[in-house]
Amino acid sequence: MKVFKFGGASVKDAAGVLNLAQIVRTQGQNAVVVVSAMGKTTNALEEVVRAYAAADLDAMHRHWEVVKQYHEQILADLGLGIGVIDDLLYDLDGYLKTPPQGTYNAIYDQIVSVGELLSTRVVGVCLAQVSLPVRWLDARQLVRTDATFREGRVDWAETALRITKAVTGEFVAVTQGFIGQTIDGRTTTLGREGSDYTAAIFAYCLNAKSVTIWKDVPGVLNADPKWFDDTVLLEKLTYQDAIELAYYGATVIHPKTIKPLQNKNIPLYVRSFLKPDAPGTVIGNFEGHLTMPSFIFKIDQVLISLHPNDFSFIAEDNLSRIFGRFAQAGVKINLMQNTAISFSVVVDQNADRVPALLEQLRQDFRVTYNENLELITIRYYDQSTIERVLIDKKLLLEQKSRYTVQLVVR
Ligand SMILES: Nc1ncnc2c1ncn2[C@@H]1O[C@H](COP(=O)(O)OP(=O)(O)O)[C@@H](O)[C@H]1O
Ligand SMILES: N[C@@H](CC(=O)OP(=O)(O)O)C(=O)O
Repeated sequence: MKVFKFGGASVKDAAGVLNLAQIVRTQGQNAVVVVSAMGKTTNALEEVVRAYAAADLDAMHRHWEVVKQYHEQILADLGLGIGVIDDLLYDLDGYLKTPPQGTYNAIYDQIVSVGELLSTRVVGVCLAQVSLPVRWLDARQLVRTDATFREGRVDWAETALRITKAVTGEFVAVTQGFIGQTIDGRTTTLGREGSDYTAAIFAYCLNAKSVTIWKDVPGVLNADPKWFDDTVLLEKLTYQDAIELAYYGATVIHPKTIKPLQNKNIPLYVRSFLKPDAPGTVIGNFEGHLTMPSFIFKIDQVLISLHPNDFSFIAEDNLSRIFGRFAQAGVKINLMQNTAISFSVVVDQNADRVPALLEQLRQDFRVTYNENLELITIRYYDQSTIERVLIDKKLLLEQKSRYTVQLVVR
């Protein structure tokens, strides 16, 4: 049993869907095929959520119409009719007619999850057209989570029971990445870019032989080719190095993906859907570690510095209050550093969450912050690589450990 995962970039148009079908036909007989929403659908649905929650009906209809037309066009290009998805469109139309109920995050998951339902319907039909025995599985019935909307925590025991029951026999299973459901039947999502994690959940539960995530890059490179020239393919990576790169923000793999695979020693392949015969990267249980420096580059960073109002030291009681506020706001910390009387953190800019968090923090601290910064992480650094990335940059904060340096720059 193999698990394949195809992200939004791989199914962004009709040609992408046909390419996926070809890869599964030639390399993925009996695979579980986990698919994300097509192209940038999740971003578009986030706009629908924003408008719906703000009761801005014009904007809501406009954004939802874009999503509908995009899928209808792909279906038309594939020679398929709207019948493949019309019940899903009808259901969301109905939901959007009712007034918002529940928290913003709960609403978010009910709407945004539709992206993966749509994409897998289209993919399911195309796999059947290349004569594969296909079964469309609803991941909401299989991946059980708690009610932490937008970051559902998996109930592994229940999920394993459901997945092993559903995936038996000789067929290609097509299912949605990124989505799950609570015990009382409310849809949840697993965090942005969470479809890689879904692939790992299925692989773990099924004791799969391997997981392959099909990407628009040749494999894991020593830097994101969007930002760096002359990148090098990393043919072999240890689980540990892969976890570290993903944790620091190498968006090629979702950080939660590796641990379940490592626990069962399941290899993870990262391969190119543009060159499906190339070997790509294999991540597994290997000796040694990377030798060349790897770079991770994050833009839109905010450096927040907190100073206790009463000039007290930054100590355990302050820190627990600070971490509590961040956890409550759902803001992840990319880097932190403290002095005796100040505590600095770097986070992703997020218009939904950061302003509300700053408001909260101002109740207890004097808060200063800088926006529009970059966070550069170099794993297995040396002084010359640091100097090279700092050319023409102003360094605001630096943190070094034995293998990793993080630089906050403008
Ligand atoms: N170290 C890296 N190696 C390869 N790609 C990387 C790396 N870091 C970031 N990326 C980016 O990850 C992208 C693929 O991930 P993503 O766009 O999320 O794909 P998908 O939608 O298929 O999940 C690549 O196009 C590349 O820009
Ligand atoms: N569609 C979701 C989940 C996901 O993993 O997507 P992708 O595989 O395209 O990164 C998102 O965009 O967050």
